[in-house]
Amino acid sequence: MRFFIRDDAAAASAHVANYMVDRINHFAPTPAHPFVLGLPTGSTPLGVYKALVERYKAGEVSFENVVTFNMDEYIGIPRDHPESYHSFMWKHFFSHVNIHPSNVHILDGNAPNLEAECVQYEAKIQAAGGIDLFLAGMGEDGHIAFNEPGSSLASRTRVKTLAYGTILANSRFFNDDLDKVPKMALTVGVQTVLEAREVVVVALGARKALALQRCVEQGVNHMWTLSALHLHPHSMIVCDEDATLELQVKTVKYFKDIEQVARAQGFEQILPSKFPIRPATLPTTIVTDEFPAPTIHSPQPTTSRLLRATPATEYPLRSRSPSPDLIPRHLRVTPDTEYTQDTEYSVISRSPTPDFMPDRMASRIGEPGLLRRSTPNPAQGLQQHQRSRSPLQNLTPRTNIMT
Ligand SMILES: N[C@@H]1[C@@H](O)[C@H](O)[C@@H](COP(=O)(O)O)O[C@@H]1O
Repeated sequence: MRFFIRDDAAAASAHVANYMVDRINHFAPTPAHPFVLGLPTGSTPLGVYKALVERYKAGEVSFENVVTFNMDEYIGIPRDHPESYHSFMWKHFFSHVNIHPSNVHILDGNAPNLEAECVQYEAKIQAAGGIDLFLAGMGEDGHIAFNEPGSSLASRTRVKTLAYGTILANSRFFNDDLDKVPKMALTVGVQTVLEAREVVVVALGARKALALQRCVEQGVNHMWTLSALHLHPHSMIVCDEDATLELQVKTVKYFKDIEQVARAQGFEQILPSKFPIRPATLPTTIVTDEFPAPTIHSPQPTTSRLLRATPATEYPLRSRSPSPDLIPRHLRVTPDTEYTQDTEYSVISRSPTPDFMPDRMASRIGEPGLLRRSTPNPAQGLQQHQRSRSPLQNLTPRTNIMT
């Protein structure tokens, strides 16, 4: 993770805007090969949007061939509500640059089928070629997008209930009236963000200091979901001095030193010319196996290999009626019988969702007699036990479903 500390919010925002302009220009997007940008809302990115608009007006960057996907949107407030993320984005950014409205994607928090909306959003991201650069802010509780503490690090775009702290923090946009703050939102998942080719986070002000400390100095932790960025090969955090208040002096010094050394070597951050860009010839859908072999400059995101999450709507179901052949005769039940804690689960080895299986230690233990040390030599007891097992028992693989 690269980490840049700037004196104040304006300098941090300018740093990020410069970086984004470099990345877009280096990519040289065309209509057939657009640059795909993931975008956040909140007060934090306002300075970045302002700087990007200025750079656009100065003729230094164009959004003509940029496609955008916003991170999240509230559920249940009209799209034209002044605090909807649709309104926010058009007010602060889109209306001031030359982006094509058809290239703008924001989740619809009023969609008739919210789950379908989420699944389609992921499909649209893939169809666009995946996100080249995801810009993000951070909640006071360390959330990224609306992935509140405890969110699965393998999560994808889905419906999310907001944490009380987030409702409280966002009430400042709703006249400090908690009742007016939406309690639910649609959000990209942690895994959706991790699959971007690059993630750039801005953290400003003392109220982000604790979350920043947890995310920078501590390990990957589902209670501070932005910390999942440690799993990303190209993530960057840019903060101001105030946001470093909870960091160790040693940490601040370490990252400042690294930046100085890098600058002395002739570069400040990874040079755009060295940075991997998505080849124009790639298929429109992302199939990671078809990407070129990973290199030091374009590693495969580890997470896309480690975490293969399914869309929120595709929960594999536990079979209610495993093949009777797998179940010893004395344990067989009728096909419609729901299994209870007393059922011998160890013989049902085909469940795709062991997480939801009730478990008792007793169910992991074989014959009760095995536990009784009838002999001072347990190994010998085990051999005796195995010899005494019926042929059916020997054929039936025993599965420790909760391990
Ligand atoms: N969903 C958004 C986040 O994407 C954003 O990072 C966070 C921080 O907001 P702010 O920048 O105003 O502190 O607010 C909301 O919760």
